[in-house]
Amino acid sequence: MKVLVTGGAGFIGSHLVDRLMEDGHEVRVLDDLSAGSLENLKGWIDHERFEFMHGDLRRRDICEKAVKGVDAVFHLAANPEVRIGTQSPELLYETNVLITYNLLEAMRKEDVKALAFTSSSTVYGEAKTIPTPEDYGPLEPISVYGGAKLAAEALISGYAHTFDVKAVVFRLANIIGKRSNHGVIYDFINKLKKNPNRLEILGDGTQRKSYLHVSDTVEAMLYLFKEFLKEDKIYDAYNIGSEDWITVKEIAEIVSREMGLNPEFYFTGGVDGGRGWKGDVKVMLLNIEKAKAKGWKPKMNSYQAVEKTVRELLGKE
Ligand SMILES: O=c1ccn([C@@H]2O[C@H](COP(=O)(O)OP(=O)(O)O[C@H]3O[C@H](CO)[C@H](O)[C@H](O)[C@H]3O)[C@@H](O)[C@H]2O)c(=O)[nH]1
Repeated sequence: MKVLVTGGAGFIGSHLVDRLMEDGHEVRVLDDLSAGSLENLKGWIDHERFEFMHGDLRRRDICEKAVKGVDAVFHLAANPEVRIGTQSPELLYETNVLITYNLLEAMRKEDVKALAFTSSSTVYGEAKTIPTPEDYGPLEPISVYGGAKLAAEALISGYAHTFDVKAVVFRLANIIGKRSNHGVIYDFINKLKKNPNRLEILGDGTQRKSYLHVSDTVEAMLYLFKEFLKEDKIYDAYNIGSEDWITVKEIAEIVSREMGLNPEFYFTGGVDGGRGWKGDVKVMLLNIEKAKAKGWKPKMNSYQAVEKTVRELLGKE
């Protein structure tokens, strides 16, 4: 299969590229390198089945060039920062909604008929049902980021049904692992490198979410995409996460321990009842029964994934 991976130089994207290349596919990456890096793809740059395109999906001509001749698109390009919603809603709209529209238009023109999209647990907002299944509703995101992901999902569903594109949406929990360059673990490590005696924790530390290692994530995406292609359905959505959760305070304890430190924890208190920032969902756990019924399940739980990620980011493994 010839595959386009948007955002393929980024954290999750580059791990997906690794697997696609190892499985013998032809892979084209489109990435603007705003957050991703060629370093993440260094094993593949000169490979005959690999092609890198440097470009911004906000440009329609670039999207059209990128989708030319591919059988399927994995759309991972996005700005993943929930916390910038208050300062930069337009950026989140452009880098999640507009680029998805551009990509769908390009796929329509070039007659590309299969799409996988990385959406987010944040589309559920403050769900009343925990763990939250895919058919939970009404969906009421509480961040601009979550709203943008939901808007992108909706566009994809509309295009899928109108133009016969087989499209599957993956609603991801908090994905962590090697090459991640944002998020709570990355932040804590950097804060402790600057000041080993004191760790600032945004919010009240009780934010409790499900974390999944990137290796489990990529495996789920590839497996479920393959299963989805075999089915008659034109559009589907899957939650991908682990079956337990962990608090931010517990993450702080793991990071401190792995760094051999015993810092004083300083809780900022945050906003709106202990959130790290406006729009931060305090409690998130996805129901993954649908993916499990297809034959996928995570190898690591949240605690194991956090521990492994800390070690990976510290260069210990
Ligand atoms: O210095 C920090 C950084 C983060 N946090 C807390 O740690 C939790 C996790 O924050 P991250 O920035 O790691 O992740 P988010 O939950 O905001 O979002 C992540 O997971 C989402 C899906 O669940 C989206 O996919 C999104 O792109 C991805 O960044 C939050 O509750 C936040 O308040 C702190 O307490 N201190």
